[in-house]
Amino acid sequence: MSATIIDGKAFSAKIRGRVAEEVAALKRDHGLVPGLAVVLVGADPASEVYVRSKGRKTVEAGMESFEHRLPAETTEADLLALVEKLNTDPAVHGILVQLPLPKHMNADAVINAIDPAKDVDGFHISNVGLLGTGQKAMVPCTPLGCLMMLRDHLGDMSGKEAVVIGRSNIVGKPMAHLLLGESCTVSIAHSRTKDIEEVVRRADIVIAAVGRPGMVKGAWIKPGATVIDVGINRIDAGDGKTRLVGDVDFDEAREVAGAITPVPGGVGPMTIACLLANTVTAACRANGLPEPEGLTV
Ligand SMILES: Nc1nc2c(c(=O)[nH]1)N[C@@H](CN(C=O)c1ccc(C(=O)N[C@@H](CCC(=O)O)C(=O)O)cc1)CN2
Ligand SMILES: [Mg+2]
Repeated sequence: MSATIIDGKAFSAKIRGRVAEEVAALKRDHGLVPGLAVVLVGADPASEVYVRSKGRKTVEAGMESFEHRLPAETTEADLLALVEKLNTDPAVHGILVQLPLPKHMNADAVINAIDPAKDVDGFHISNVGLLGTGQKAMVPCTPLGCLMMLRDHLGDMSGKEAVVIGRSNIVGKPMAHLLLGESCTVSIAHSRTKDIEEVVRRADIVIAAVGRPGMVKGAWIKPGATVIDVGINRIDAGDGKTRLVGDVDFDEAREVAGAITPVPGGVGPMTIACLLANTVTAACRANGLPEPEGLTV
């Protein structure tokens, strides 16, 4: 059996199209233009690429993009002052501080300084608490993208066994809460999990988010399972070049799984589409307008 490939690139383009329609309607009916501010501190090459892509896709969807690029030596106080300015700017509905931040900064303090209503990354402690208690939150973009793909592919997930491999605040933990919200039976596996292969082999849904290239082997996968690979690992391709691989051994797993996301072209593009979706949701909430359907949970 060879798995269905879940095409995140095509699906993310569909979501971005939906976002653009909603933005056009907000402009037409309410004179409202959603605005997203992205803050990049320093010059990490991967972050540069992501921030550029976020700005371009924000504009393509008809929204306003505000890019703030600060030098790596920026003090935390100066970054907090910028966040405070964006918090009170009525043209800004979403604020995102690109991670990782330089080592001298306390990322938690910076994230928790963002107005939770504008926290389109869903990383603020208030949004974490809302999601964890099943209340309306801003949902982190990568797990939201994974959930959208799962809903699209599987429909009802009630009663299914789901395993999240990885316990990060950005992906693993929020993903587990989202799957609980779908009435899955959820396990979180991590570096200290005993018999991890056995835990994964029970799962109808596998979310791999550990940051270890090819760690999840084909033999770990239950036949027919749906596999979502969040890993984005750049490895040596042997010819002086590098290539991107996920946390799942794709060639092995595709022979066993029922469906699988590729890397690249799976979860990654959904992250940015969900960021745009969250910005529209934030703009609607800030203006007391109904939230567009299908853009959040
Ligand atoms: N504030 C945030 N920082 C970071 C986040 C985040 O959600 N919020 N996530 C990652 C980086 N990221 C977005 O910021 C991101 C990563 C990867 C992709 C993507 O589309 N990947 C492509 C491959 C791209 C390539 O060739 O390098 C894919 O998987 O197909 C989008 C966004 C950390 N920081
Ligand atoms: Mg992400």
